[in-house]
Amino acid sequence: MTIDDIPAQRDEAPQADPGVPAVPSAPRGGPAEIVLDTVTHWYGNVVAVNDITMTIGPGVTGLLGPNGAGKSTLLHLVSGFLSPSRGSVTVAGQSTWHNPGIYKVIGLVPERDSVYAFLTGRQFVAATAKLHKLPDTDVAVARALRMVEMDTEAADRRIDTYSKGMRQRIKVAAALVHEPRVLLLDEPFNGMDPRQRMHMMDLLHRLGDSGHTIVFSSHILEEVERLSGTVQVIVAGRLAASGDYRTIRRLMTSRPHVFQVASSDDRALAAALIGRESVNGVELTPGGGLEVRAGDYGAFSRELAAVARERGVRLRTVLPADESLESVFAYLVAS
Ligand SMILES: Nc1ncnc2c1ncn2[C@@H]1O[C@H](COP(=O)(O)OP(=O)(O)OP(=O)(O)O)[C@@H](O)[C@H]1O
Repeated sequence: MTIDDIPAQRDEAPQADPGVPAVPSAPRGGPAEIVLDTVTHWYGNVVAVNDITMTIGPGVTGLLGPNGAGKSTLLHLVSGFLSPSRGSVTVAGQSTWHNPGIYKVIGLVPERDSVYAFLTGRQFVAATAKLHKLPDTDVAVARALRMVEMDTEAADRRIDTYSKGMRQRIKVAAALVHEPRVLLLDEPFNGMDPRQRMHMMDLLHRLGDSGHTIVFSSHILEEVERLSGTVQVIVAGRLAASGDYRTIRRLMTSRPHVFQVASSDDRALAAALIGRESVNGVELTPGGGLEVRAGDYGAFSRELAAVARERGVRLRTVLPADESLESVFAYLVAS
């Protein structure tokens, strides 16, 4: 059993304090934009980010990409931890590199557990508040803990007793303690159970809705789909696609697909399918069934049902054969 398995820690009811707002109504200083202009970053001869231009405004934006795509490098460039090898990065109109003043505007939740496990959650958040030289540390810490619903007795327990979800939440509280206009989160849902995910999604939604600029990275399409208004797809250091999740979903489903189909009469079905517009190729597979290459997911799904009905063939299974996220990304990069 690991510390993550202790249920009691997840079910603590927050002690609401009506005097402390859960989320500020609007970011102080107004909304902030992140602007990347032809940004490239290389480590030695590895090009991690390659000529990316994008603007990210208030609301929740998901950076979607497979492992090694360059998402962390991009977030570190936006945070001012790395210098662009080429191009420029600005947040709220200011360059982020060599600009300590930018930390008033930005909060970063790194992927690694960069927490001091021997501190209590409250002490950890207070230490961050002190680094920011906030005038009233206690008020700021109470507000941040309330935002992540950690204003419970858990706040006064050592971080090494926390579940993964609680550790993530305390990292978010520390990143929010100075009320930044921009919050960057690197893979915030990694290792969280569904309840913890919902909780974090709700928090990010509330922050985005109140005018903050929230950017999170993920390699899981469903997380991005459920959370973000805008999706930026990064593959092999490049911006492969961008738009709202419906646009991205459409790009993914209108690409060529391979299906495994089994039916009551595979030969008759194959003969009928080959004449259809949405079908690029049909092969009888040695163990039985068909492999169908379709040009368009939606059109093929409709035609398959119609053809089967016309020929009196019963469909037993229809499975997409190449649905891995990697193949989707590969398609987006090639297109
Ligand atoms: N410090 C470094 N030195 C050399 N290469 C690096 C360094 N950090 C990252 N890379 C390389 O840069 C590329 C992009 O890595 P990055 O960590 O930004 O991607 P990512 O999308 O965040 O992936 P992951 O989710 O796996 O962290 C990868 O090829 C990675 O191996």
